[in-house]
Amino acid sequence: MIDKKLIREVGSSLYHIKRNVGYQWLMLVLNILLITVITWLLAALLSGAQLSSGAIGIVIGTAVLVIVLRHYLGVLAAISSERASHAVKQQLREKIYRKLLSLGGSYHERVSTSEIVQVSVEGVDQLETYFSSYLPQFFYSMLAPVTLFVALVFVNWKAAVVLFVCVPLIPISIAAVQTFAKKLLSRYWGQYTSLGDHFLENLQGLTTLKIYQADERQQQIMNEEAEKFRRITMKVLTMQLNSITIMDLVAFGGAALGIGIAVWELHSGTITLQAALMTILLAAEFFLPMRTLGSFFHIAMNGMAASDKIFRLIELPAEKSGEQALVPMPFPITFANVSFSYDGERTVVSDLNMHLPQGSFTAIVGPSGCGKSTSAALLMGELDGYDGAICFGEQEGRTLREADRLRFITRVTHQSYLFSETVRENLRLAKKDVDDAAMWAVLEQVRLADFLRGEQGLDTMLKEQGSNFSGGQRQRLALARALLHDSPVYIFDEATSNIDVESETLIMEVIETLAKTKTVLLITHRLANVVHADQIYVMEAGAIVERGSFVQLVNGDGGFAQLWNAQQALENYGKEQEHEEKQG
Ligand SMILES: Nc1ncnc2c1ncn2[C@@H]1O[C@H](COP(=O)(O)OP(=O)(O)OP(=O)(O)O)[C@@H](O)[C@H]1O
Repeated sequence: MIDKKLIREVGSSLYHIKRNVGYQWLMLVLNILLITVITWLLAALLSGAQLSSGAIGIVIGTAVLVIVLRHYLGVLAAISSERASHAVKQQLREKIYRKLLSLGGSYHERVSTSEIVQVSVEGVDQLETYFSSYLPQFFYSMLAPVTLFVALVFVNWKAAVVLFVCVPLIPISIAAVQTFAKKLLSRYWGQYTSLGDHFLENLQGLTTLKIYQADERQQQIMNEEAEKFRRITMKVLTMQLNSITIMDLVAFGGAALGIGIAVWELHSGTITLQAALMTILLAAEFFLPMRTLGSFFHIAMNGMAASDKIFRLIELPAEKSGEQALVPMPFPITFANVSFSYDGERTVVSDLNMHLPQGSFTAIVGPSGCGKSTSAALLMGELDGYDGAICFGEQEGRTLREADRLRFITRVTHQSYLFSETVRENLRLAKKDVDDAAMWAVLEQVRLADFLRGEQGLDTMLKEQGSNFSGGQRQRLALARALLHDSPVYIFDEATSNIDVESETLIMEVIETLAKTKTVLLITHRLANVVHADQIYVMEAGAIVERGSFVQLVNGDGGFAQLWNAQQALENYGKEQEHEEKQG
C-alpha cells in the first residue's frame, strides 16, 4: 500500500507529509479533550449535580478554544497537504522534462508523444492525491486508533479492545481488492493512452481527414475506442464502489459493536454515564481515518498505476551527458556493412557501405522507399539496433554523445519544423547568441531578405507551421536557420521536394556553395540536382547498386543512366510544352 520507490523519487514532499500528520494528530487529541469535557458536563447535568457557573464557564471556554484551535490546525494541515502535492508535481515534471532532453531527438522511437503528454499532465496530477491525501492519511490512520485506544482503555477497556481489534479489518479488505484493482487499473491506463494516441493523431491530421472526407470513419474508430474506455471506467468504478461498501460495513458495524458494548455495560452498571457517552462518541472515530484512507486508496491506486508509466519514462536509458570539452568532428564518416530493420522482420537497409570524406559532396539517389531517409536517420543516431558500424573517424556512432552528434550534423528535410514565433526566434534556435547582421546575411543568401524587409523584418511572425509563408519561403527559412548552425556536416533529405522551381534552383545553388567548405550529404529523387556531387550512391531496395561520379554513372549502362535519360526526356518535353504555350 506504500510505493517506496515513488516516495524515494520525491523525498522532498515527506517533510510536508509529516507536518500534515502532526496537525491531524493534534486535532484528534483536541477532539478527545472536547468530548471528555462535554461528556463530563452532560453526565453531571443528567445526574442532577449542582454545577457552579465557573465550572460551566470553564467547560464552555475550553470547548470554544478547542474548536478555534482545531480550525486553525485544519488550515495548517491543508496548507501542508497542498505543499506536499506541489513539491511532487514540480519534481516529477522536472524529472520527466530532463529525461526527455537527455533522450534527445530519437525520443519518439522509445515513447510516443501522446504518452508523454498524458503521463506528464494527467499522470502527474493523479499522483497529487497520493501525496497530498493518501500518504498523510495512511500514517494518520495508524496513529489515530492507537491514540484513541490509549485514551479509551482507562475509561472503558472492553469497548476499547473490541474497537481496536476491529480496525485492521478495513486495511485487510483493502488489501484483498488490491491485486485485482492493480490489474484493472493497469488495463484502464493502457486503454486511456491508446484513446489518447488516436485522439492526438486525428487532431493532427484533421485537415487531411476533412479533405478526403474520411473523418466519419475515424470518428467511428474513436467512438469504439471511447466505448472500450467507458466500459473499463465503469468496471473501475464498480470495483471502487463495492470495495467502499465493504469498508462502510466494517467501519459502521465496528462502531455499532463498540456502542452496543458501552450501552450494555452502562445497563449492567459496570461503567459510568460519562464513560458510556465517551465510548459512544469516540467509537466511530476509531474507524473514520481508515475509512477515509480506503476512499483515498482508490484514487491513489490510479496514481500508482500512472506512476508505473512515469517510471517507465524516467528510467529509459539516457544519453551520456555531462560537461565535456568540445571535440572537433572526426572524419571520415563510414558505413561498414550496415543493415537495419524497423520491425525486426523486414530488412530496410542491407549491407550498406559508404564513405564520406571530409569536405566531400555525396548524393544518395534511388526510388521511393529504397531506404535513403533511413540511412540519414541512422547517421543522425535516431535509430538503434542496426548491424555493422557507422564510424566517425575511428569512433563508432553508438559511443558518440548525442550532443556532439547534433553539433556535428545539421539535417534539413522537406518538413523542417518552423515555430509560430518571429523569424528572429526561429533563426535563434540554431545559434543562441547570433546578432541581427548575421541573421540578415543568411537571409540574403537564401534570398528571403527582400521579402522580409517588406514585412516586419526579423520580427515578422510566422503562423502555425509557417502557414503565412509559401512552401518555398518556408524551406528557404529552414535553410537559413541550418546555415546559421554552422556544423561540419549537412544532410539535405529531399530538401527541395514540393516547392517551386525558383526556390529549388536557389536552394540547390546554396547547397552547392556550402559543399565547397562543408561535408554535404544530399538525398534526392531528382537526378539533375546531383550533377555536381563528388560521388553518387544509387540505392535500390535497401542496397547500393551503383556508385560513382555523375559522369561515370551517366555514361554507364546501369539504372542511373536509364533514369537520367527518362527524367531528361520528361523535363525537355515539359520545357517544349511551356515554350509552345508562350508562342501560341
Ligand atoms: N518509422 C518507420 N517504421 C517502419 N518502417 C519504416 C519507417 N520509416 C520508413 N520505413 C520503411 O522503410 C523503408 C525505407 O523508407 P525510407 O523512408 O528510408 O525510404 P526513402 O528511400 O527515403 O523513400 P522516399 O524517397 O519516399 O522518402 C520503406 O519501405 C518504409 O516503409
